[in-house]
Amino acid sequence: MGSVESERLVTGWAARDPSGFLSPYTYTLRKNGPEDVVIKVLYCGICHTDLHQSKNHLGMSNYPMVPGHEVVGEVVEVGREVSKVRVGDVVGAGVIVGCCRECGSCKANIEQYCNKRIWSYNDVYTDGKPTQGGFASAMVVDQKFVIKIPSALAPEQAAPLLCAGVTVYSPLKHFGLMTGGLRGAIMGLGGVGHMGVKIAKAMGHHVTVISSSDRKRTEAMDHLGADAYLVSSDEAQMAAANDSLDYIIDTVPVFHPLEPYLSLLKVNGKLILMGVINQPLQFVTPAVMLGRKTITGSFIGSMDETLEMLEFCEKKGLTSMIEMVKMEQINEAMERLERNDVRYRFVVDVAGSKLDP
Ligand SMILES: NC(=O)C1=CN([C@@H]2O[C@H](COP(=O)(O)OP(=O)(O)OC[C@H]3O[C@@H](n4cnc5c(N)ncnc54)[C@H](OP(=O)(O)O)[C@@H]3O)[C@@H](O)[C@H]2O)C=CC1
Ligand SMILES: O=C/C=C/c1ccc(O)c(O)c1
Ligand SMILES: [Zn+2]
Ligand SMILES: [Zn+2]
Repeated sequence: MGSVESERLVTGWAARDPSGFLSPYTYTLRKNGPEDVVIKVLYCGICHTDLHQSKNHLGMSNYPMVPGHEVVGEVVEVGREVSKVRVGDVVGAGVIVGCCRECGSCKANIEQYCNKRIWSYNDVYTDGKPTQGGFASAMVVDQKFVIKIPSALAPEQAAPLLCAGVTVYSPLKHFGLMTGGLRGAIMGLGGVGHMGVKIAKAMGHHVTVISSSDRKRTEAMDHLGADAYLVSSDEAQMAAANDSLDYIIDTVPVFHPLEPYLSLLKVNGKLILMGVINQPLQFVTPAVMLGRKTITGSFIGSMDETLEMLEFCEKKGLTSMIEMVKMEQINEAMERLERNDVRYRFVVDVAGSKLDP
């Protein structure tokens, strides 16, 4: 690595067009300033959002794009005003790498809702340089958006917590759903969903998995600790679960009707939408009125919540269930993610991969 203020040449794996195919791409990191941390990337999880973005599912992708926002790395250099971490620390970075620090959301420490948020990739930094993510040898991140990984958590296990973990922890906390004894459901047992089961179970909830098939039943019940398993297309199973749930965390990444799931909620129940779906979802008003039900959404979590969630996982001994891949296998991993063939998060061994062409 070079010294402060010099431009560092790095190699990442970038999508060049909406095929989403990733290949080596060399670029310079932005110049690091006094509040910046230079991170050598060790591991990076593959979130379904990386697939959405690399394939332009949202119609706002800019190429070349180096995805990856579940980043764990080693600090190799810090600016002179950095106090949060030190060289050699194992740290994490996630979806957001900048915010305005002045708006209501920033002042309330929910900076993920800042309208001037800067995304870790597919965005432009304050210096005008495109942001690039964690499928790369290194990143420069403002210390506000860097978090120290507790020593009890294995770095590769911690990577999925930086998006998937906090994405379920944040709404459970915000909507007052951390108390024991609640009956919740996780819909879509993928990267976010499997952390949902683990975190909700650790909060003492009765957890139902609502899945599109029967294929994950044994794993969900025996390995993840779910209490019940519902196949969404099974009308008898769905009818038997009517009016039984305090909340549903819906992580399905494609269009789906909401009414069958609203029926599962008790009075005052909450349907919390997580999936990024670029198509209108419909429901008829009595489906929410006749039970004062809430349809809401939630976006990742704040840095404060991320730290709290990591400490929660450390305290409860929670880990993610991962499948490690080398960067050379990333296109195959993306294809498998798209066809719902991952248990439950791919993590790229970035430092252990050959990144250069
Ligand atoms: N709101 C936020 O802050 C965040 C949102 N996201 C979004 O949440 C969604 C889920 O992300 P993630 O958990 O990483 O995704 P995964 O692909 O890992 O999991 C999604 C799950 O949804 C179910 N599913 C149902 N239909 C489909 C389908 N046609 N294709 C694929 N999966 C299907 C599957 O579960 P099963 O087999 O049980 O049916 C699958 O495992 C994405 O849209 C992602 O962009 C991700 C992180 C943060
Ligand atoms: O994986 C994290 C990002 C989630 C996300 C949520 C909403 C949205 O519009 C996005 O573009 C990404
Ligand atoms: Zn994500
Ligand atoms: Zn702001």
